[in-house]
Parts: sequence; structure tokens; C-alpha cells
Amino acid sequence: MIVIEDVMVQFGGVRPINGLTATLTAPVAGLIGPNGAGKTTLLNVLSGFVTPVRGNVMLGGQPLLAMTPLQRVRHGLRRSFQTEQVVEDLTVRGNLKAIADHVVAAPDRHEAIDEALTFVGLGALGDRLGQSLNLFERRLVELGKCIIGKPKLILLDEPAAGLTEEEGNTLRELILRVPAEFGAQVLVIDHDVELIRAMCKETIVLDYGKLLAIGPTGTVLAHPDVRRAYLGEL
Ligand SMILES: Nc1ncnc2c1ncn2[C@@H]1O[C@H](COP(=O)(O)OP(=O)(O)OP(=O)(O)O)[C@@H](O)[C@H]1O
Repeated sequence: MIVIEDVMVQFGGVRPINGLTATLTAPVAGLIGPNGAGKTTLLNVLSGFVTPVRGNVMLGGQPLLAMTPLQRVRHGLRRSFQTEQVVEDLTVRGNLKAIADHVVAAPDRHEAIDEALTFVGLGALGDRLGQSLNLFERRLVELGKCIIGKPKLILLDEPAAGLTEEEGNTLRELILRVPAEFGAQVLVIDHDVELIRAMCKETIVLDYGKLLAIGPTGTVLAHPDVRRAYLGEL
């Protein structure tokens, strides 16, 4: 469960997050909003790259904001980025080891990496270099990195962007299995409303840094303010 209390982020005169209070409990939750709504900034607050001027964030009952990004990773926070972060001159296994080294005890690392590779279907590609991977394989490596070492919360920024429909569906099915199989909550940012509808039981909508709506995804997407602000309806 993520609890966000009165969070404000200020960059000069801009407030990309402006007094946001919200609690997300669904195993797979969605985060949507128009361009510039503050979605990426909220992910940056959760992962520790942006420090709010005020507010509080709790993950699994523990306050996050006092932790460094690495402490948050050790506390169970994982993140994938819009542009995937696969290291080109490491193998697939090496990419997973880079995170396992921080979050899994040495004797258990090999098994944790094998488990993640098998889950994402890259068992046969463990020795391939990052630079030889296509976009879908890179997304799978990213997801593999996210599930290593008892994650509590996985933040996915547009996980299916640029993938074919079939690849997107495969990734979606894997993401939906994560809460039950790895015990982590997943928060997905995406502009694809149908993807959010298909994946997320609960959705939060931001608009200019403020909460526009939160609740069951179907209810939220039918909300007149959301349809106006986000879906462009009058
Ligand atoms: N480092 C920064 N300095 C100044 N302004 C920033 C900074 N980062 C973000 N902003 C501004 O904060 C606002 C929210 O940006 P953010 O990237 O969080 O929105 P977003 O909802 O993720 O948008 P998109 O869907 O386009 O990725 C925008 O007006 C943006 O220009």
C-alpha cells in the first residue's frame, strides 16, 4: 500500500505536484493524466530522485522520504524507466546481477536471477549482451530486474510503449502475475487508457499536480472531469 500525504514539489515557480493526498491499495494500480500532469514527478518522488518541499510518503507502513534511492531499493522499491536502462555491454544475467548484488544475499543470488529469467521468459538468453537485445527483450530484462529481491512496490513507466500488440499483451500478462507471485504492488503509468483499464483495478488521475480522481478504474474513467481533462471530451 502506498500512502501519499499532502505532497508538494516545487521547481522555481512550477508546482508539478501540488498538495497531493492519495492512498493506493490495488495489487496493480494505474497512474494517468495529461502531459505535464506530474506523473513522472510523482514517480521521481517515490523513487527518491525528487525531494518534495513538504508531505509524507509511506510504503509498507514505513516513511520513504528520509531514505536515499538505494535505501528505497533495499526497502523493496523498483522502477522501470520510459527509456529502458539495460546496460549494453553486460549480459542479460549481468544486468540482473547488478541489482541482485544490492538486494539478495550472496548465496541466494544465482537462484534469484534464474527465477527472474525464467519468469520473464529469458532463460535461454542469459548470456546475450544487452546491446544485442530488441526492445521487447529489453523490457523483459527491465521487468526481471524489478522482481528480484522481494520487491514491495514496482513502478512501471509506459511499459508497453513501442511494443507490438502481441508483445504488449505478453508483458501485460506477466505484470498481472507479479503481485501474487512476488508479493509486490505494481503502479503503472501509461497514456494508453485501454491498457490501464485492462490491467488496473484502481486508478489515480493527476491534473496539473492535483488529484483529479481516484478509485476503481471503470468509475474513474467514466468520471466527467476525467473525460473532459484527459480524454478531451467536452
Ligand atoms: N526538473 C524540473 N524543473 C522544472 N520543471 C519541471 C522539472 N521536471 C518537471 N517539470 C515540470 O513539471 C510539470 C510536470 O512534469 P511531469 O514530467 O511530471 O509530467 P508528466 O505527467 O509525467 O508528463 P508526460 O505525460 O508528458 O510525461 C511540467 O510542467 C514540467 O515541465
